[in-house]
Amino acid sequence: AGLVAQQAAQTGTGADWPGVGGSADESGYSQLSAINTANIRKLGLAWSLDLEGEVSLEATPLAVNGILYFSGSYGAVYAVDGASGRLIWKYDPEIWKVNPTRQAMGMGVNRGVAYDNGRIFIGVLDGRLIALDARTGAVAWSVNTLPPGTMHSLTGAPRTFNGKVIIGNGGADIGQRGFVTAYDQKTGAQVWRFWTVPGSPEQNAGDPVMEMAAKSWNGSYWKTGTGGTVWNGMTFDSELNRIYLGVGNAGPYDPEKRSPGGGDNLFVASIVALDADSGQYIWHYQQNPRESWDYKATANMIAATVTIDGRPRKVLMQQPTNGFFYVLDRETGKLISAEKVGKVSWASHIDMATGRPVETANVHYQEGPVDIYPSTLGSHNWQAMSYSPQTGLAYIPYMQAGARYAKADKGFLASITGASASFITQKRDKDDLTGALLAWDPVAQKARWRMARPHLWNGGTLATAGGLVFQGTADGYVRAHDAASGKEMWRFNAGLGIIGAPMSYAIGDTQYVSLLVGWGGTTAAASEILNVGWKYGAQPRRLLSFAIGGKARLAPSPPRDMAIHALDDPSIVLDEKAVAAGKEMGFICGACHGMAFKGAGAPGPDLRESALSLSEENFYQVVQEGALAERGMPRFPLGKAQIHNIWSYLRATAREALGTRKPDTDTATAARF
Ligand SMILES: O=C(O)c1cc(C(=O)O)c2c(n1)C(=O)C(=O)c1cc(C(=O)O)[nH]c1-2
Repeated sequence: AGLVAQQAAQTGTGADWPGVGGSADESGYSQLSAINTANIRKLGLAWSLDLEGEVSLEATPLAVNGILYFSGSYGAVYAVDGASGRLIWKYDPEIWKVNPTRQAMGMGVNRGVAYDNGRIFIGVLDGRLIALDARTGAVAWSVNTLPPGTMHSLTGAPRTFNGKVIIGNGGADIGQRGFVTAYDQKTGAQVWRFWTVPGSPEQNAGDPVMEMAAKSWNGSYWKTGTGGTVWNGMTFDSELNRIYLGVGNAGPYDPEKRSPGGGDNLFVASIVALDADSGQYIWHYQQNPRESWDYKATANMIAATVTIDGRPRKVLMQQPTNGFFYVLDRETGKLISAEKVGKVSWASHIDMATGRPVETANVHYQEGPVDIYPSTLGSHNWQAMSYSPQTGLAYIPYMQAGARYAKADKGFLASITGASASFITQKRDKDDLTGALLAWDPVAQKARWRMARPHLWNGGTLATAGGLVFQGTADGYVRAHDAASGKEMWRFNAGLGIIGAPMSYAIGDTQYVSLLVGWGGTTAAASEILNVGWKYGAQPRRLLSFAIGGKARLAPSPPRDMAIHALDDPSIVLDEKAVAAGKEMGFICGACHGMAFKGAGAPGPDLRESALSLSEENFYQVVQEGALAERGMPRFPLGKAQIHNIWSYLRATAREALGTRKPDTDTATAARF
């Protein structure tokens, strides 16, 4: 083994990157220092791999013995030679064929794979958890993780520990009840399951944890919806043998519609600690009692030991969407500190005696619409923060945006969420609708430095022992900063916006930094604030790997383009009744193609620019018959009249973009979930 690999072996992780968050602590920290502040200027592209047919790339690759493993959209898994970039194998779970009715869930995204004992584990949108042979990509086993009849999705990366593999799911926004399940790595047999919110009284009976949680819910919540899905953050604590769950928001959003008259609604928007072997509850900390804003504790949670008041403390750190940075004692779950990292208006502070937030007036929009920061997207979403034990700082991909929240009943979307949440698109201060890379001191609970990012929705971060922080940004660059000062020391034009976090690995003496380039996410519905000008299909999706002295060249990508190249057939006579009816249903398309068909470049194309959609017949074949299902466009079994309405609305929005039709100023349907 080379010097770098030996060094790495001494410090535990290093040459390998065994999980999406690096080591089990989810710190996103690499022990490697061959790439450092002294030689970063010589960092260059070692190799790249174009990923044909991919859209949103959210995963952080794993590295095991020089081989990179990662997921693409729709649960495809790749194994790539870390030295050369050669594709070794690719596995496609073929959701469109196996479970076509579930293809529409979760917008095709996937946040990565897990590794252990020669196997790669992938969670698939339709609820399958699949074990693959790491050498060949052959299926070892496949289990359905969802009970029959639910509407969950599955987009998160599994985690491995103690011979087990654990996975959660998504769907809180449509009221699905959250849970996680641990399976035996060898056989796929279920070891334990933990529900994050109570079910019906019959289901809770005899389960003391669910009986306790049920006391914090009112009404027939098991019928109206609960939420609390674990769709992203899970951390295995190898010191204490625990699993920490980052539990999602409630659904419906309006608390009066799911738990009338009050109740904290455990364990929504909470961190829950479980015994890793039995799945037994140990403690919980709820960040948002009676959650009402799509706030979720789903961001990554970093287990670390830090010195507080001269004493080493075993802590768990998280910066969830609600805008506070939380430091918990991971032995007890007790709050050590919590401070605002940016613009936060829903609470004045967290009361240290009770651990509960002190909320501002009308914050549950009980007395009418109210503007609140952060928005549903949060001040920090799933894009992982990292933590460097060298600097003692956490590196957060921060976002600043607010939303107007109100009770709502009308329209299909509001009938599910019980509320509307529309982004505040007017800048109220210079940082609104922008991002930042924030270096946060978790002990002092304050920012040490802040690098402004012009756009929201940047990638997660990597911190290294070389004194560097790496991040890919919405504007299409991979950037390296001095971890201590924040100074940008290097950047590379990747030709497309980046949302996935970088990682680092070593082969022999060579250290690499690698990441996926694939603008997207479940973000199209927020296209009014997240459109950066990338076009679906125009810029290649890629895996890039960098090393000192790397000399590879990247074929240039078409540049960003904010113009809308809408197409129209002037001979089409629009039926205005159909246009109005289509608008009511347009949210179905909006989740991927953008609300009011204003695309964000991913995960679906801007249909106003689609030549195929000029023809109602072609549109029908795609929507109703699934003509493009294999390429990721799910089949929607709607009637001919409904499809006619949606198509008419699409044609109207194209004409609005061309200026040949009066713009529609009624944005009531512009809600996001
Ligand atoms: O409530 C849920 O279950 C759930 C699931 C997911 C998901 O599975 O990706 C997201 C969200 N919520 C969510 O609120 C959110 O902002 C979000 C962003 C993304 C993404 O991958 O870009 N997923 C999700």
